[in-house]
Amino acid sequence: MKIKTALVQMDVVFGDPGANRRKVKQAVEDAVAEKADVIVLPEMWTTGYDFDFIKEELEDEASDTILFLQELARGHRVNLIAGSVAKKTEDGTFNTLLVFNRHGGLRKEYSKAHLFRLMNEEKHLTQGDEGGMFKLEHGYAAGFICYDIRFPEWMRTHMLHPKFTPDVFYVVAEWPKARIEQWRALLIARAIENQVFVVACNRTGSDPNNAFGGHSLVISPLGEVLAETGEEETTLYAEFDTEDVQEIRENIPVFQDRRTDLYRQ
Ligand SMILES: O=C(O)CCC(=O)C(=O)O
Repeated sequence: MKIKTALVQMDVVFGDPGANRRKVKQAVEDAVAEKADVIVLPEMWTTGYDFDFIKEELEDEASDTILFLQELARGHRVNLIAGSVAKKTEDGTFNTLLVFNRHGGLRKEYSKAHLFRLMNEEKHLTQGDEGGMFKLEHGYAAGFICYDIRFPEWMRTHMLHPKFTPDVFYVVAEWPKARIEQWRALLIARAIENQVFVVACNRTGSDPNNAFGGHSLVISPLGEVLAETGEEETTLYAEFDTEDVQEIRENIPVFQDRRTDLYRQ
């Protein structure tokens, strides 16, 4: 199925969910005017990594954001890979990716499995224990958050599901500018080795501790960069056909040729 994706590469206002929601509303309206089928937001876009805000003021912020996103998705009849938000639960505060279909249905919540020690994430947040697989109208896909892309075994695990095979990996991130070449290389490798489209939305701008690198990307299962931004605050558009994965997987059948007898599980 052909889909048009819109990746909202925004500069997140630190600790100000209201200001960030206003930005997202405008970006979604603009992307809908461009006839996007799937709109992708970056990681932690409501608060950024403002751990003081997250500890002291977060409260039910995630529920307000969920209602806001449901209305946007339903009102504009558009699918949202709605980035991730800090979400407080009785088991801890998680960095949670939210996915909505065109009817406003919350189709997936995936909490970041690999917390990033270099930014003290594990001191403030709780790691998720479940996978990122979900289904939208274009078929199966999986969602990942930033540091997750350094763990090929985690992404490969999603390809080995006994019943469902994703055709697209969506990645949402606050990836620093200092390591942006690693971001590109890791994403291209994950696309080639798993024979999937990779749609990766990073934030731009800076917070008190880091400058972020933008360079949101859409990559084909052959590792071709179909679209890429620079560092500016913008929305990146790309169209592709999820059915293209079939021929690529038939040509080079890596999943048939795996030597599970040689690998450590
Ligand atoms: O792995 C990296 O270099 C960046 C990861 C990161 O910034 C994050 O997970 O928030």
